[in-house]
Amino acid sequence: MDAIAFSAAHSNMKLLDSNTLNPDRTVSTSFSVPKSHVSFSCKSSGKLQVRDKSRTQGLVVSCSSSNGQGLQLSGPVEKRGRLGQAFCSVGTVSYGEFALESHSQAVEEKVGVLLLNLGGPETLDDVQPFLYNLFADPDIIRLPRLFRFLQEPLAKLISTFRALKSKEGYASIGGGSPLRKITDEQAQALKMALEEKNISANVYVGMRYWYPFTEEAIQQIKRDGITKLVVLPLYPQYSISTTGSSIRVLQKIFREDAYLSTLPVSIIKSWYQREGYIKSMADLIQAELKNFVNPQEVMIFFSAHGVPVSYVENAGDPYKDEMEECIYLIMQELKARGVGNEHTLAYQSRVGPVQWLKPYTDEVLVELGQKGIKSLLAVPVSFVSEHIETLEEIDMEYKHLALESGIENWGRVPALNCKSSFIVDLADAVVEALPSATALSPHASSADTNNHGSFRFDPIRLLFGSILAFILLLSPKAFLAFRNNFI
Ligand SMILES: C=CC1=C(C)c2cc3[nH]c(cc4nc(cc5[nH]c(cc1n2)c(C)c5CCC(=O)O)C(CCC(=O)O)=C4C)c(C)c3C=C
Ligand SMILES: [Fe+2]
Repeated sequence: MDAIAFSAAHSNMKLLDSNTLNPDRTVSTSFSVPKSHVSFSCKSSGKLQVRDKSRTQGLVVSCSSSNGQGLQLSGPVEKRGRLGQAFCSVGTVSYGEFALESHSQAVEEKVGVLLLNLGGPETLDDVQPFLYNLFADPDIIRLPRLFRFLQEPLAKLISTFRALKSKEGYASIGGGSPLRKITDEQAQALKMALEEKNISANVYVGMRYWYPFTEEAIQQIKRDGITKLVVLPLYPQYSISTTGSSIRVLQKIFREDAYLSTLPVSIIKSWYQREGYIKSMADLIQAELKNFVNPQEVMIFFSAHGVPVSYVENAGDPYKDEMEECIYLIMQELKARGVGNEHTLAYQSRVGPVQWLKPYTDEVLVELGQKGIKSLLAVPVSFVSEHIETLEEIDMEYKHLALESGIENWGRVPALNCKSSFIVDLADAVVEALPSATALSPHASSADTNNHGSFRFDPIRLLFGSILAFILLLSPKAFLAFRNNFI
């Protein structure tokens, strides 16, 4: 944002008192230092609109003050197609009831960035309760409305079974998930990258299924008196089961809270198409290809976390489309750099008895080995930190399977973690999102199309559900299906 260009374009401001609709009073003003927002103090209550008289840049800022304590004035400024914000400095101006005077940052803007992530168990004892939280999420196990009462007992059962297998996985990567540590480091790095861009922001981490929970992060945001919030899910592609689920939690909390319901918020729903992200992924792939003896013969194998097919086909989850477009963009970037390797995309980590997005990673690895592919570079693509599915599933299980299937040379691209070009791009995404922050309206629901009601604790339904779930599981056929699919 360039201050000097602004001052010329917006040197004429017209103040309109919307109560009296007298538009004739013009106040000369100039925009400078486009650092934060325009702020005034106002001795009276009422509504005020400030318009750019010249309209050359489409500036419309509006404000209101109901208590006469202070009048905060802010609004988006279109400039060269990008949204920016302006800081307005004027002398004291009297206008009708209002006495306006400029105050440098009289109402201090406090920017917050909330990073949303999945969360992971930090110890082996956390595994079952973490899994319980995950399976109790109606965006993860989507039951028909009639069977919603089974959600919690089912979550208890599935988490107990699944924990047997998951604990082994977490034990093999050091006894817990590295997700909290890496996400905290990303938050710190993002804060610093924003400071480099002259934006002082508090960066918070809100996990969906483990500590620090999203709810805790939001309480901290309230305590800190944040006045503008950017929500940045650490999932490049949108899925109902990830970003959608976290946004649903946010919306519920924001709806029920007087302060939060008026807090300007900007949600970045997905960002897989950002140039900085695509280039950072291409950098990592290019660097890793160099470790092979014959880099050009290596098959680039994108492995994405799967979702059940019904999410895409019945609930309209854009995840598959976004994933495919993401891979296309990364490959285009590599081609532009002269890297023309073969590539393929498959989906990993399926859980439970339903159909998941195909092709499945494990099946494709075997097929590629049988077809005579000798060198393969695995690229985890749905997540930006190392986690159990990169460190255990890809590095151990899939590598073993690939080598067994005839693939001789195996490599794996590291997760982005705190790669600086990636963090700088996230900071740019935050800067770009700031001007469009608006209060979350109660009806502005996320793109998830499932309309689950909130689960109220009801001991009778819970008991009935548990009995039904146990009966189901006690039938030998159901038990076998269950064991085969979750363990
Ligand atoms: C974009 C990424 C992810 C999608 C989409 C996703 C959907 C999804 N996941 C499960 C079930 C489980 N996921 C588990 C762990 C896990 N999932 C993701 C990412 C996505 N999940 C990550 C990064 C992690 C690892 C967290 C960590 O501890 O490092 C687990 C637990 C691990 C295990 O037992 O395998 C389960 C279970 C479903 C059902 C689903 C979509 C419906
Ligand atoms: Fe998952």
